[in-house]
Amino acid sequence: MTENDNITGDENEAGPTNAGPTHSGFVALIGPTNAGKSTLLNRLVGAKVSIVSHKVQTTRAIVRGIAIHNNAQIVFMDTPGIFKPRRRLDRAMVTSAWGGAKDADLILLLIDSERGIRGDAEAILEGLKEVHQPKILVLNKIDRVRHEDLLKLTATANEAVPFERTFMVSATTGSGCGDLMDYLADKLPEGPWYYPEDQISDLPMRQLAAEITREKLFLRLHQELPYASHVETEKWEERKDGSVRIEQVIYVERDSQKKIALGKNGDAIKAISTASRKELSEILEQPVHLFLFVKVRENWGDDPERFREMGLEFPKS
Ligand SMILES: Nc1nc2c(ncn2[C@@H]2O[C@H](COP(=O)(O)OP(=O)(O)OP(=O)(O)O)[C@@H](O)[C@H]2O)c(=O)[nH]1
Repeated sequence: MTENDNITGDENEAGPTNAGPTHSGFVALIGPTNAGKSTLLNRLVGAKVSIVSHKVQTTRAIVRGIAIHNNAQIVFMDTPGIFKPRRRLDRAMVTSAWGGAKDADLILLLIDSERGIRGDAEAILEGLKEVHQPKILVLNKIDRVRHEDLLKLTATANEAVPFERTFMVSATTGSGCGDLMDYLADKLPEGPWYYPEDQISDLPMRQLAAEITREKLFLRLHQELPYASHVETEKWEERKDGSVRIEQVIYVERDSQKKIALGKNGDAIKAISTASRKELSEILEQPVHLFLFVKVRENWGDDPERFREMGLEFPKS
């Protein structure tokens, strides 16, 4: 696999399963941050295409994950969580999420059932009134709540916006996900598939590699640092011995953050690098030599070039 290849997987190696017409289409996953959109996407695609962490705002740009179910190719768009934006990057993420919704054939609103409908979830329901595609409500994390609470949530959400259907799922256990896939496969319009059968994401490998390191950074470091950082893959060199040398830069905003990213005696960066290298070797199925560099770039959050790298539009103000 090379740096510009898209991710393929065994999950999608089968073609259409019967002689009937094929279906295909785009399904946007929207919801508040931390609702479990990336976890659900990975579950439905059957492989890791979007990074997950318990911290909010992990997903920054739209990640497409492609699943084949029955005779349908379902292209999921995992959008950044929708929340009240403060920084320029926040605004770009929220704009990108709504843009993704407007480009889709179907919209899945994912709600964290444990958290319920308040704050950002209420604002999204309000925003959905302006969106005209068919909408489906997905109550996630049902492994954490009582059935009667789910019925109350269903009623509240449907009072605000008429949903075509409501599904109750756990992205973690997979409960309810099969029914959701059956429904989507049937509901998407008839038409040819958009992507080759074995493709499971449209994210180039060098970008996924940066995302994997960013996930390890999120998991390892606390407080504000993950939000003030950004990872880019700078070099990708296939070596004759079958291994690959990858160089990545972690951009932070201040010197003090660089110290945190490096950790005492370089402990933090070593742990991040080891975890990322391990996962990349598994995905690429080849040995990986990973080199991480931490650079201070004060205003990366206002630099149009960084936004382009992330696949986000640069908001003018
Ligand atoms: N118990 C439980 N936890 C879940 C479930 N789905 C997701 N989670 C957890 O919820 C947290 C957030 O999951 P993500 O998939 O990163 O959420 P997200 O909506 O993509 O978040 P953003 O990137 O902030 O928009 C993680 O700690 C997940 O492990 C579920 O069905 N049950």
